[in-house]
Amino acid sequence: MPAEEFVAGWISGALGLVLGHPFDTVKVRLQTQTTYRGIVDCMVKTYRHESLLGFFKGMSFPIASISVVNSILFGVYSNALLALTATSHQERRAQPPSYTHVFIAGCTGGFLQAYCLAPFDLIKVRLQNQTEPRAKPGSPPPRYRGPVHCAASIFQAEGPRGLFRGAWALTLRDTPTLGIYFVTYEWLCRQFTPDGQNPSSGTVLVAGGFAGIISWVAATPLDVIKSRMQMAGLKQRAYGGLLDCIVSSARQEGLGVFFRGLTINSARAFPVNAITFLSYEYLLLSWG
Ligand SMILES: CN(C)C(=N)NCCC[C@H](N)C(=O)O
Repeated sequence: MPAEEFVAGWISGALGLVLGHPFDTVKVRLQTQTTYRGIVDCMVKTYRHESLLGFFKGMSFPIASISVVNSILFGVYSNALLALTATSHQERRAQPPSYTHVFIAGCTGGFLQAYCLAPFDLIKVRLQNQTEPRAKPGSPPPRYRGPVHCAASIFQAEGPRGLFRGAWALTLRDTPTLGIYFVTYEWLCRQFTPDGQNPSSGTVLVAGGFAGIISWVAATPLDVIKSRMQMAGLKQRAYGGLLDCIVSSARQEGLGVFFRGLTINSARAFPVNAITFLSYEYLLLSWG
């Protein structure tokens, strides 16, 4: 099993993550705090009070965990394509795989990455939703003191299965949308590249960016449900299951609820996935 796709996926995931973290910070602050009038207001206030560093708070945990998950996604995708088409990454420009094979390989990568992502994503969401101000003398401490404490608390309270809360919604979110992600990328690359040639850097950037946006637009409804399931029992009400969460969210807040965070998610998706694909392709090309 070729391993370089895993390594390239890991490095490119980390680069995308660093670039996307400021957008993620703004998204989380807008979703959890009421002091901002919108995206620009949140950016200006963050910069004024905390300088540029404010946008990069809490980045170490996602870098250590989510970039590893990206390595699983890209590694499994490429190896699934190898199994389906018997072509290596280098051979795929001369012998392009069918979109059906690309979709199946993307869904396989998405399914497996979702399973590995579930506990890390749960911890990230729980910590991001912790809106208590930093501990002051005399004030009650926040529920979780950091990622390790958060994981240990969930494990103690709910056992190992607790760490997989929301995993079904995450799997349903990622399996088809990662198929869409790789099909969009491949389709756009092929539109702007002469047959048999490697796409230019500009093409990879644009195709990667749009693959990110389109897959996140498709993923947002289940992203909302996933986050609610992950928070269930803490700040939000407990749900009877995935379907109950979908139905009661729609009943109480209307269909618009399924598109919360769409603008900032899309703005984040373009640069993150443009740089992820560019570095992934560049690394594999330079390793020959
Ligand atoms: C729609 N979905 C779930 C995705 N496209 N997932 C792939 C993640 C790529 C990148 N790390 C990101 O966070 O956008």
